[in-house]
Order: sequence, then structure tokens, then C-alpha cells
Amino acid sequence: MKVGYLGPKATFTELAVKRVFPELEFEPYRTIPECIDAVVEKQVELAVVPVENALEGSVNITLDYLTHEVEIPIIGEITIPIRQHLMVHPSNKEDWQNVSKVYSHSHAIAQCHKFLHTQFKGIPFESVSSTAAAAQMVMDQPEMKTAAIANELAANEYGLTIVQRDIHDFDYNHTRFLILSGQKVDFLSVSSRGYKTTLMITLPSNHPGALHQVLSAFAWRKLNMSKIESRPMKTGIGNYFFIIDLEMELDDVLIPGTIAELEALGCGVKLLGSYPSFIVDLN
Ligand SMILES: O=C(O)C(=O)C[C@]1(C(=O)O)C=C[C@@H](O)C=C1
Repeated sequence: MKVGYLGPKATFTELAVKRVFPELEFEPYRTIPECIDAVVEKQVELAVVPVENALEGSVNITLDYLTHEVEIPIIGEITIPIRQHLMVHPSNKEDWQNVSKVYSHSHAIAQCHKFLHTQFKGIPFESVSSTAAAAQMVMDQPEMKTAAIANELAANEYGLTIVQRDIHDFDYNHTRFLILSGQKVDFLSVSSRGYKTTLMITLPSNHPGALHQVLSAFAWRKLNMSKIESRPMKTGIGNYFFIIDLEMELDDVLIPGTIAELEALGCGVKLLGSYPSFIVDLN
């Protein structure tokens, strides 16, 4: 079985995916949409993409692509700790405080804002498709004296020197990744820490109190939400839909009852997946 992931080699996504599927074949993709397309088009059986970081919040391109562009179920999630390091080409390691630019993924830059603000004031930063892509760029252009924010695996893979470790602004830094697939996968060999169910909900228009009624349908059934996110419908200012994660597996009574109640209120409800949740400790 082949797993597509946000690449190139040595991204955090690769770290996450290899912990859960060490024995499978891997295929890196340059962007999140390319990786999701690969599983939709059956070039790979599974795809793993980032969806939420504890410091920076949702990865919007993942949510938007899954809800607007494709139909592919979520079949699992993986959460790993994230340690961001600053790295340079070995030939620039003595002079690392004088780099001309810092590259990384936009989420990684956001996780290190305080560090960049205090240590690299005035030095531009640029977001690229992943932390590993940033490391690769820094390796390819030693004369430019640039730096990357990435993980230790990327420093080793691309031959860079880590000059500052653990530069993320808050200690509790974790990212959640979604596993997507059109087929059923047996995760029996991996122990999970629970289940989640994700629903996409659109509200009826011009219906005062609609969101309150939606939340009540979950509340009186005591269904525990672990996340609620609103994203633009992309049809006009103020038009939003909601993505709700429930901390339980799809059952025969409570979730179907909630969906029926929401539909009776005029809401649109789509089940994006019901799946096991894997929390990986990298140490
Ligand atoms: O660039 C990477 O290494 C990724 O796997 C992407 C990503 C993200 O999109 O949030 C994953 C984990 C970190 O939070 C930073 C970047």
C-alpha cells in the first residue's frame, strides 16, 4: 500500500505518517492539494496532510480543499509534538545571526513569531510549501546566506547545521494530521486513543438563532465537540459553514438523530468521516 504525504522528504507530515505506517511505501507531494488529488485519483491508497496546529490553528487549505473541491473520507488522524529549529548551510554556521532571509512553511513561521521578532528584527521571512522545502532551498543556495525553520530530520536529510533549537514560541506545540482514503484500512496493529466524527454543516439562510439551535442539538445529547471551525462558503461576505469534530465514533442513535434534527431545521449536513485518533510521542 502506498501513502502520499506533504513532502519533500523530512517534513513533519513524513514524521507523523512513518510513525503510524512504518511498513508502507511512501510518495511525497509538493503541495496539500496535489497530495489530496493523488488519493482521489488513486495514485496512492492513503494521503496524509496537516490540518491543525496547537499554536496557529487550522490549516485552511486542507479544510477548504476537502470541503469545496473533492469527496474523500477522513479515515484517521495523527497528532505529533512539533519542535522547530533554525538551521543554516554549514558554511554559514559561524555567521548565522546575519542571514539575509528565513524560509519556512507559513504555519512554522507563525509558531516562531516571537523568536523572529526579537532575534531577527528587520530580516524578511518567506513562506514556502513545507518546512523541508525550506531546508532544501537553504542547502541549494549557500551564497545567499539564508536560514530555514524545520525539524531535525530535515537538517540531517539536507545537510544543514542547527544553530538554534526549539525556537517555537510556546512549549506545547502539536500538529494534527488527517489520513484520507477512499478505501477501508485496517488499523488494528496501531493502538488508537479514541475516535472522532467530523461533520460539515451549512445553516439555513435568514434563520435567526440557527447556530444556537445547531449547538443545542449536540448539547442536549451530551455530544462532546473537540473543535468547531467556520470557513467561508465563498459565495459572499458573511456566508460561512461550520466544521464540527465530535469526540466519538459514528453510532446508530445519537449522531444519526442529531443529523436528522439538523436537517429538519433546514441545515445541510455532510459526514466527512468517523475515524480513530492516534497520538504519537516522538521521544
Ligand atoms: O512543512 C511541514 O513540515 C509540514 O508537514 C506542514 C506543517 C503544517 O502545515 O502545519 C506541519 C507541521 C508544522 O506545524 C508545520 C508545518
